[in-house]
Amino acid sequence: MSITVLGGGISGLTAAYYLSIVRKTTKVNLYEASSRFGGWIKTDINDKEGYIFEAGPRTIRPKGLAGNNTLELIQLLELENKVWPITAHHVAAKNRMIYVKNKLCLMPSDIKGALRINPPFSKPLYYGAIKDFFGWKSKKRLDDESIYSFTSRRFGKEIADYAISSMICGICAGDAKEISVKFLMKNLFEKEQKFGSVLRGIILDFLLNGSERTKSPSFQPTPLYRKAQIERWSIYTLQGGLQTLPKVLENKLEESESVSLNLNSNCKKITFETGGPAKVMINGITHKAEHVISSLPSIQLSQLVSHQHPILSNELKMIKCVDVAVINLHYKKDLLDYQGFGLLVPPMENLPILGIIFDSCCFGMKDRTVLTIMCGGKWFEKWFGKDPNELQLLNVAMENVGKILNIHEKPDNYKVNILKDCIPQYVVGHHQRVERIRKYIEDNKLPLSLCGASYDGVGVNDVILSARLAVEKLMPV
Ligand SMILES: Cc1cc2nc3c(=O)[nH]c(=O)nc-3n(C[C@H](O)[C@H](O)[C@H](O)COP(=O)(O)OP(=O)(O)OC[C@H]3O[C@@H](n4cnc5c(N)ncnc54)[C@H](O)[C@@H]3O)c2cc1C
Ligand SMILES: C=CC1=C(C)c2cc3[nH]c(cc4nc(cc5[nH]c(cc1n2)c(C)c5CCC(=O)O)C(CCC(=O)O)=C4C)c(C)c3C=C
Repeated sequence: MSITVLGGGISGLTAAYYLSIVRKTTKVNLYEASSRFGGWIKTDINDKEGYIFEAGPRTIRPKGLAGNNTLELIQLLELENKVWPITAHHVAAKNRMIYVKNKLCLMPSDIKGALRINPPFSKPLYYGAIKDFFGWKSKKRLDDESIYSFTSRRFGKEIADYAISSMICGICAGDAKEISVKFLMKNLFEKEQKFGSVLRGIILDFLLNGSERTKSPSFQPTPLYRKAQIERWSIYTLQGGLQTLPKVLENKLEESESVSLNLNSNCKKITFETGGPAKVMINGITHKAEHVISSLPSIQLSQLVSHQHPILSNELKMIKCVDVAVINLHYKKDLLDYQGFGLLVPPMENLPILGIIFDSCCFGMKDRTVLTIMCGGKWFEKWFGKDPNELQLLNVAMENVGKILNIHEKPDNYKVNILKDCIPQYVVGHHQRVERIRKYIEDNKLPLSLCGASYDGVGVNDVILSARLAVEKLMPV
């Protein structure tokens, strides 16, 4: 059997890796359009000065089924010794801030914090829980709604405006008023729809069914997951930056005889023939494959199938992405007055940045300051037009670092990356759309599987799990 994997980001690489271990006789061809593997995972290492700049993701959450799966992959790749955890008592796990009305406000991180008034909130957060517990659900049963509408309805407007809107900026650089509640709170939404309140739902569900974990027999915590639980890891990265993960996968795949890795290989078209192999056009040459696993952003895949499957193509095209500018700054001195993971700016503040990450604080660099400023997302064009230059973005970053963190010095090194269409927006109706896409593929018996950030979650954990599930469905273990 020969399988083509399209895309060499983390999900494409993991799909090829799982294929290579599930059935060694399967010939796997992976095609990546750019000149490097890793996709949005990209680390710039400054060996001389001993620091790194991350252009994309920097941390992974060691939680749940998907978190367990990534830790299992890390074990398979023998990368346990490279894991760099941030534990729950680390200042970067406890201190997460939002910037509201020209002030930095610490978000509550424990029960005690939820019991007192924390600016910018006018009431303690537990008021939100009371509102939900005694509140009634909307009379009409909803299929979906925005995460802003849901949290504002259940927990109050302040929670939606400050906590949830910022969180959505820090996960998909999007507008909480457009993003589906199912993106982050599918479970809570379903509990509310079933029991009339989130809290009542959690309590009743627990009394009736026990904890979530015991309900899922497929959840087998790996030794590294247990270690993460015992040591209370909040998040983790890898030594050498997150790019260590795709790099090690690339090395493993290069050693495998059944896998062929191809860079600078842009797929332009896929043609499916009834009962026959798929024809995949790469750099003008047609290659045959019995099955295609696409890890491409859906908008890219949509172009490849448009000539033959316009309905599928239109659905894929509707999953839009936004652009993010990432500006890394390095200073040779410790200039931070605040300790923590960083800060997020709620959209209602109407500032040109989405947030700042305090990398030097997260990763224990005491004698220097490394910051990452992220801008744009849903509001990219509003602030920067269609084609901003790097200097314009650098200036915006430095101005806001001055205003918010009172750092007015010039950095001794910086990097600006403009990430075009880098993060999909799971707007209201996304989950139904993905169901329709999968049904179309099944009904038309297309030898095509989907994985990657466009469908079932945008985090590194989610896309790695999506690759595993795509492979397991194709080759049951
Ligand atoms: C700024 C930013 C910060 C983030 N922070 C975090 C974080 O802290 N934690 C976390 O868990 N997640 C984070 N994420 C999300 C995470 O990085 C991504 O969702 C994940 O890397 C996506 O991986 P992927 O393989 O699905 O897609 P991609 O990385 O997009 O890979 C797809 C690959 O396909 C290639 N390709 C495209 N078209 C073609 C074609 N026609 N032919 C061949 N190849 C093609 C592309 O070049 C690319 O290499 C962040 C994302 C961004 C943008
Ligand atoms: C504090 C500042 C943060 C900024 C600015 C930020 C920007 C940003 N993040 C993403 C995408 C993801 N981030 C994820 C996790 C994550 N992000 C932050 C903070 C900032 N992000 C934290 C503290 C965390 C850890 C989350 C936790 O619960 O502990 C993830 C993964 C989410 C998951 O489900 O695991 C993604 C995806 C983008 C696109 C972005 C750009 C503005």
